[in-house]
Amino acid sequence: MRYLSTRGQAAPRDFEGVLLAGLAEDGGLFLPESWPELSPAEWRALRGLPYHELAARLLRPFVGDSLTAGELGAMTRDAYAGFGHPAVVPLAQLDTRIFALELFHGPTLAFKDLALQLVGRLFDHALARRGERITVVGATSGDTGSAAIEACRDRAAIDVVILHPEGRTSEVQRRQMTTVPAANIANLAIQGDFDDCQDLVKAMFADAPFRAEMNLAAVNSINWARIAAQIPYYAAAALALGAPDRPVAVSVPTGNFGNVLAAWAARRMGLPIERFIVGSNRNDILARFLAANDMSARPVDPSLSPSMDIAVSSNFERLLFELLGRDAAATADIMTRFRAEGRMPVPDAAWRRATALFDGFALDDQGTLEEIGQLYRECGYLADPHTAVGTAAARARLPADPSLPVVVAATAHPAKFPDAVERATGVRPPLPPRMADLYGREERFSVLPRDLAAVEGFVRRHARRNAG
Ligand SMILES: Cc1ncc(COP(=O)(O)O)c(C=O)c1O
Ligand SMILES: N[C@@H](CCOP(=O)(O)O)C(=O)O
Repeated sequence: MRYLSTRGQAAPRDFEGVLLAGLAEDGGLFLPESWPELSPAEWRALRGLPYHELAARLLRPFVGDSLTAGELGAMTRDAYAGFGHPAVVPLAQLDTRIFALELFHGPTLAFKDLALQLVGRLFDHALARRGERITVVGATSGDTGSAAIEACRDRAAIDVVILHPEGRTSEVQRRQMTTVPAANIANLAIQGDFDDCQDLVKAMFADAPFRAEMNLAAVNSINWARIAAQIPYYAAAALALGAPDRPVAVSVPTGNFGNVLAAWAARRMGLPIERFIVGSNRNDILARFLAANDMSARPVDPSLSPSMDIAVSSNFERLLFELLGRDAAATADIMTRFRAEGRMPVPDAAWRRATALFDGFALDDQGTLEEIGQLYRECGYLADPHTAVGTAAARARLPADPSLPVVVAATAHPAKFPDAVERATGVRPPLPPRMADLYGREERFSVLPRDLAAVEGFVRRHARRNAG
């Protein structure tokens, strides 16, 4: 399997090349040259497999020759062995048609663990084989950071610097990142918002000498391996609900568009997902796009679902490339204009193709609190604010076909956002016992302005200290 950049100017490469490159050199994102497809019989044969086996089977075509089937199978087994639920990604039924796909049973209590526990192991394998070391730079609005840190801590060949927006994550999220006593991990609180952090990360990748000097790698969903490893849980849910003989819809609380893109990739592989509901908080660029082809960036507004406080969704570029019939020149042109003008000129035909499958819904903080409260009162279910955006979106945009179940991505554990959950329900969800002392642990992080030279200097010093 080879991978191409959405902007057409970077050299194609194999899975391992894409894993280590992260962002393509032309600023684009990698996608497989062609989509592997399973027949209905092949999907049926996957029903009932343990999650780690399902993941290995579905990832096999993406990985190609970079790993043997045995290596991949051992890696997925190991990656999910420590999850806190035997099903790894259990489904909870919330009403006759709406199901929560719980993606928060991993070590850091958010869906990022499903991909990053595997990506950490993929890094180890590739680096040992090549005898290389990498510097991971990542931007987080709260959850990617701790999942990446947990996946890469204490590795001799990996240094990690995670940028989070100062004061804009929940306290639990911040402490999960800043209290890890591993020499290869560093945290930066950037005086800005998540988009500033993401821009700084992309700017480091665009600085070719720095990128080469540091051998930069990515843990954000700009890295194709992240998206690939998020596909199997949609398959697990759909198969459990009767796919491929019964289609489903998904509702995904969305920020950087990586998670819903993984669901769309599952559809490209032949899984019958008929509708994609994109939930946003008041940072509603995607809802505005889907309602009226208005993809215009606005300043980020802090909300009760901080992980989705994102103005520009990186992975939309991957969908755009597909909507444009894989026209890389057109994709590059539109992305350049978006960067310069703050408004993405998506051709009407491409927008119509998007709306044929995707629906958007935005919910403000008051609506989020009401949804958390209602879920608790009516189903006894404690949802975190991001999941609540997803369930509210599922209800508001419930597909007309009454036989279609809706799978809501339950993306974080409620204990990561105890203040909002307590406000809505009166119940303060406790952290798991292994994290019970989180508030007593010492924090380590530096604060920097959103200044590329300052951030690159910090990354260089961190990497040199660990290498030497
Ligand atoms: C808890 C939670 N929900 C939803 C999202 C949005 O997911 P995505 O960025 O893949 O759209 C994030 C951040 O990625 C998150 O951490
Ligand atoms: N919500 C994310 C933001 C980064 O998204 P990613 O999927 O591109 O890593 C977070 O929690 O950090």
